[in-house]
Amino acid sequence: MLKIVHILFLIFEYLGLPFSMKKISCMFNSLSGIIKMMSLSILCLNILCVECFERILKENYSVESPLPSSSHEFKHIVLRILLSILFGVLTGILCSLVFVWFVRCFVRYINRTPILKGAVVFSPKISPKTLQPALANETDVLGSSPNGKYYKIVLENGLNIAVKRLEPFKDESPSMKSKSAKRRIQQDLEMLSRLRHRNLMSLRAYIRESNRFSLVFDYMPCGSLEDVMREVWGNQRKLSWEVRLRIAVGIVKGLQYLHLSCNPRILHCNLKPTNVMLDNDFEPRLADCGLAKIMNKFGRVGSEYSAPEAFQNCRYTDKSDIFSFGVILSMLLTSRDPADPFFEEASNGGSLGQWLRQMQQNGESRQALDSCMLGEEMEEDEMLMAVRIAVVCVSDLPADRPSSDELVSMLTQLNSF
Ligand SMILES: Nc1ncnc2c1ncn2[C@@H]1O[C@H](COP(=O)(O)OP(=O)(O)OP(=O)(O)O)[C@@H](O)[C@H]1O
Repeated sequence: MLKIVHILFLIFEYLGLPFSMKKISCMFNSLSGIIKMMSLSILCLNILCVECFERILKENYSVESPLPSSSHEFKHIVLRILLSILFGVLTGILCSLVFVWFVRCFVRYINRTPILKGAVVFSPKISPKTLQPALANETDVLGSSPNGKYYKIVLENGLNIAVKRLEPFKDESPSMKSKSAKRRIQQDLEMLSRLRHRNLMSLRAYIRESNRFSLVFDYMPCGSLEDVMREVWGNQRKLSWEVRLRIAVGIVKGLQYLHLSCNPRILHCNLKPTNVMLDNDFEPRLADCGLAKIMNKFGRVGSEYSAPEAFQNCRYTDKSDIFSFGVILSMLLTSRDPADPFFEEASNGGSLGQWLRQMQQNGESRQALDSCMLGEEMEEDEMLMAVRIAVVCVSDLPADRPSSDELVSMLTQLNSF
């Protein structure tokens, strides 16, 4: 049987099918050796068992009730046959179980994701040959964090890409360095590359080097929400309520897709303005979706946008993403930086969310809004309603926060309240 399979694989190789013949033949040789050894030992065990049982029964039989020799011989043969059938059946079951186990291992071995070296490209616009050498020109740093750096790179065909070079695994536990961990990361990245939504950044390619991964995304000339808000804080840019609401609705639609349409569902785990890219029409696209979890960095560093349960107890749910969204919505409404030391010093709370809640409870929501957006009565009503939504999103208890689905309908129907 094994020889037949061996010949089949030789034919596969001759036909150019994607099997590594060396690996397979090596595996089959060891597999056949193991099966042969096992069959031999089971056969010996079988014979030994039959002999032992026979001897024990013979001894008891001869002591207690001696019988005439012809009937004794007949019973002896019957006993032998019965014992042989019994042990034959047992051996058959045992061998089938072992065989099934080997087949399962074999199927798993064949199906496992190969550890890939070099670039894995999901976009027809990027050629693997030009991508790897382009990575050497990493001079234009877009952003930097303890997790890695973002670079802007121009490919030979003139295409601009943003490459996130994740930090090497050197400080990680041995489990992160292992082949299975890298294989798991590869599988997760391939799953991320399949995400398609207008409010998500698509992963265009990834490159696995010996001790790190680099991820390739489209370059967004407008940068992130953080970049735009810095201009607002520096009075270099004005952002209307209409644009801010579009950004908020887009973020929530991205979350709704991740939380409810993906299978398995994906939690962003690191939602903040630096991870919200904006296109020319200020349509937001979420970046680094689920990356913190994939890279095992989740919950390690808390930011102003992290839900209390996430950085205190490392308990992350979809409602933790909603909390982060609540802080972003608060920022959009008030044009205040959540990292402003003012909030820590304020007697009524230690965060933008708590400050906004306090203002709302005191009936001072209007004073909390960015004065640049005030003027139109209808818009003001929408903003005051949005303050309520932001406050409920930053509730301390996850159960009190709305789901992304509920938020989409709340925000899209703001003007009908
Ligand atoms: N695709 C992109 N196009 C243009 N600029 C980008 C792109 N991706 C990231 N950036 C820039 O990089 C910045 C974010 O850098 P980075 O992700 O390293 O910081 P971070 O979000 O604080 O880190 P981390 O996500 O690891 O916590 C953004 O604010 C933006 O300016």
